[in-house]
Amino acid sequence: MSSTWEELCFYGQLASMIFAPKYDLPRVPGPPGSFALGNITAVMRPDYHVQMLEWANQYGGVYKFSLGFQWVVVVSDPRVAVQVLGRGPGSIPRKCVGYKFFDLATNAEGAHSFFTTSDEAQWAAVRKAAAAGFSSANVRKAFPIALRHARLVASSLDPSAPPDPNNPYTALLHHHNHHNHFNHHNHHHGSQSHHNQQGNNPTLQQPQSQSPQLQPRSGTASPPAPASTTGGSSGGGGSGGSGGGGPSSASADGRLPPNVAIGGVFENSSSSSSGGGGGDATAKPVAQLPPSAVTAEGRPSGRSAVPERGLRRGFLSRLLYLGSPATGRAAARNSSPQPDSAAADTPVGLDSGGGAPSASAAEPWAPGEEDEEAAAPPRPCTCGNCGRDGLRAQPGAVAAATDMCRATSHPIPIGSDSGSDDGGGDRTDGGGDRTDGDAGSSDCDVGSVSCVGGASASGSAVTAAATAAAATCNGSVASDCAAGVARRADGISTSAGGGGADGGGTEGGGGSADGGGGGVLADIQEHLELSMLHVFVEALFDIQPEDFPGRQVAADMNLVLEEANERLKVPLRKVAMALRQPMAQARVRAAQLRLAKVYGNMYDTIRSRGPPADGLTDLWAGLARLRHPSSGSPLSRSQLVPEIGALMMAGFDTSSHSVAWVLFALASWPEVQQRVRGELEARGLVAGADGSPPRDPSLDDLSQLPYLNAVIDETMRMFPVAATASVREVTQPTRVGDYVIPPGVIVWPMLYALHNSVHNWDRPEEFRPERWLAAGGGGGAGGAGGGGGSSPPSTPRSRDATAAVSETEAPPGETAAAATAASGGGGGGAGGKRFMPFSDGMKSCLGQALGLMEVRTMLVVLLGRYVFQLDPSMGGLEAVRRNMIMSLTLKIKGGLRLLATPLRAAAGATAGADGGIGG
Ligand code: HEM
Repeated sequence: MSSTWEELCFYGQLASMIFAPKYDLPRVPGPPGSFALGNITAVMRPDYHVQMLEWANQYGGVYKFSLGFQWVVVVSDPRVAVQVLGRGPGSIPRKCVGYKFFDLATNAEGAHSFFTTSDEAQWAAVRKAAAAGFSSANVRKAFPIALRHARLVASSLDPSAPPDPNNPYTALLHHHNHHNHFNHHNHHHGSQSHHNQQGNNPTLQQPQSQSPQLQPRSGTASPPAPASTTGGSSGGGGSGGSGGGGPSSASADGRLPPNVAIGGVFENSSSSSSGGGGGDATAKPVAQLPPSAVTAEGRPSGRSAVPERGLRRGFLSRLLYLGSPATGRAAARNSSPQPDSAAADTPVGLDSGGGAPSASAAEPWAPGEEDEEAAAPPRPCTCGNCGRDGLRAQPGAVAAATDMCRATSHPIPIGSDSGSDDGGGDRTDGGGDRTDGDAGSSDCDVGSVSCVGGASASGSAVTAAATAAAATCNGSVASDCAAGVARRADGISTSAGGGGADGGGTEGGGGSADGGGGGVLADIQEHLELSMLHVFVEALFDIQPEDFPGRQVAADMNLVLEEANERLKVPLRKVAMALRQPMAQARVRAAQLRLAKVYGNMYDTIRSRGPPADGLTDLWAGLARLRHPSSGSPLSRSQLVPEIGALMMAGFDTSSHSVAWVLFALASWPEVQQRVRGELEARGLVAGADGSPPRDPSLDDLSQLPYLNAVIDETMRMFPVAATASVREVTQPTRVGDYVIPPGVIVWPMLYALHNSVHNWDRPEEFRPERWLAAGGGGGAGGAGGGGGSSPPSTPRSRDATAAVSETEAPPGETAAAATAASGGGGGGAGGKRFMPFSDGMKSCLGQALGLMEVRTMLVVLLGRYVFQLDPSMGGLEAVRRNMIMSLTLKIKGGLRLLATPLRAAAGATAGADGGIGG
């Protein structure tokens, strides 16, 4: 017996020696760190994702770094990432370790939402309840809403449109105009701005600025003409044109001044750049990021161009990133409430009563919590004016809601239960009725004739002027070309020749043409945040934008997320801020409380509607039906409010910044923009030079735009908004690639590194939408530079516009090089899923079909009406790249200032160019 026992012990020990986990953490490669601090200082940069990418390139697809005593294993090897995010062996539950800071943005008490909880039952219940809200049918229902808001955004950018008090985005623009008008004029009439000087600084130049004619001209508002499709190669230079878009003419005719800065950046924004535009016949079809802005030591180079926070501060301050959270645009907006905000944007008073979040929300999903709201029956609004099904005011807000209702016919202002609405009147879609321009059907039939003048305007510029243009073309092609209004026949498909994307002549346009109309300089990021927020609350919660304090919510969300992001890097930051910067700390707290109040009011609205009708699958209905998984009782306020906050956070920040990045890319690489516009034009989705609007896109159109979708994919690859999502924490010994990792280690599948690592992609630093088109395809849709015309992509990646993307595999246009590239320490090839902007596995994005639809709709509407250029004050592509910040999503610090020039003005500019000396 005793020998048997000894034998058992022996074999037991042997087994434990064999099977005991052997941790491989020491073997995992990674950057050296300093004692105690590890690599904390290296990740203090606001763009720490760039640092992580550099390490990925250097150390491979699985590497480690340390945040003091916390080890982090970063994964950018596709095979390993899929494993970690998936369900099978090697998957790691999404624990809330890194996420808990984002609870700051979803409720005031730090309670976990399903997005951040490690309670799988909570996650499963909410995900299931919400999932139906994102069905194809609901995406279809949301489309007209997205379209209406896209049109509102578009009309808000039109300098010739009269201010529309019902357009929330016009209000956004006008607010800033008031502030900047005077400066604008002063500055505009100055001779040379520092932008020109800035443009001479090679470290700040955009790629296209190497050709002076490609410099945006915010002062004269002469953008590149829309896509040339007739193969002009020389471009119309010239300094002619009488500057129809100039401020004096604008003010003379009572129009909005063009080029008016948004966001208090005027001093940097309104210079005139000299030089007319010859076309850039040699523009590279492949746009390339300049070599890394980071030195070999991992330090950003040339960062002086960007306001650097912390460099001159002490070490501790820098470590804790004690720059005020109010330094960012978000905070600027937050700390200076908009005086002319529409009533809908009334900031939520902290003490306005009603709707206050429950304070006992440390663990909101604890079963057995009393559901106080379930006991309070909703009372109908007494205004007698609603007439809208299911809208009822809460008891405490009936009077206010009634007032509101009388004024606006929408009873419950979400942002304020004080009822301080000043009456916005009925909502209009701002777009006005209009007939769909059937421009595409009346295309001129002479477009196959090349325009020898080189400065031909594209079809997109003049398509809607079909009749006139056709008559002109039919009469005299040559003279039309000289006048800059020659048009092509049929957009993409019939142009002859090879696939140059950069229509040579289209960058021309040296001067503004009479009547050009000019453009508007806008912080487009701000417009997009607000519009996506509106789409979100209207489509998913049936809450009208005028009842919702969108601007305040967007500003508060930005502020809080930025702070959350800093605390994620340094958990001690809250303490440090309280000591060093109590006011900043107070601002964050105030923003949190305001957000909590808004979410609380949304909850009240949902509850006040009573039980949702059978068969209703809207998101709000799903949430209203939600029951606690164990008790089966309806969720209490404190349980549901954080879930609403989490959905809000996930739903608008991502899609708005995805659009912003695409517009940034298109402004940075104009030849790509032209080609997109050519594709749109072929479907009749581009405005005419006479200002006639394009037809509205249908949902089906969205999936029939292969080049635009390739551009979106390429942007999401290069600038994935959820750059650092999907952090996990290992709770048991887990194999990650070739290594067994001990519990307590954070495993971080880093989407930004996955999408940009040299181990995964062929020349990842190049912005190359063609990589998403099937091999052999990718002919220029809009341009005909040099080689002539183009053909449509041979294999359009048409996608169901209501379905989530399925193409998370390697794109077809990628070469085999990337697939065979070494993947570094993680082992395994780099094939498989190298593209997952919506993450992967069971916790991947729930709203991706909705998000993509919103992104595409906004882009189609905007690009069909405007040419976008990067404002020189942005400092060019490289400066923007350095100015990327991670604050849950990847965004541009300080906003994205773009010059939006209506296509009619762009066409006019081309005509002016032709009439000028260089034409
Ligand atoms: C283009 C826009 C979007 C992108 C790039 C995007 C990306 C992502 C990513 C990467 C994740 C995973 C996050 C993680 O694991 O930490 C995620 C999760 C999520 N997204 Fe999106 N998203 C977008 C739009 C939306 C929209 C419009 C909604 C609507 C509410 C939404 C709702 C969600 C939700 C609810 C989750 C959490 C899913 C879960 O935990 O089960 N997203 N998104």
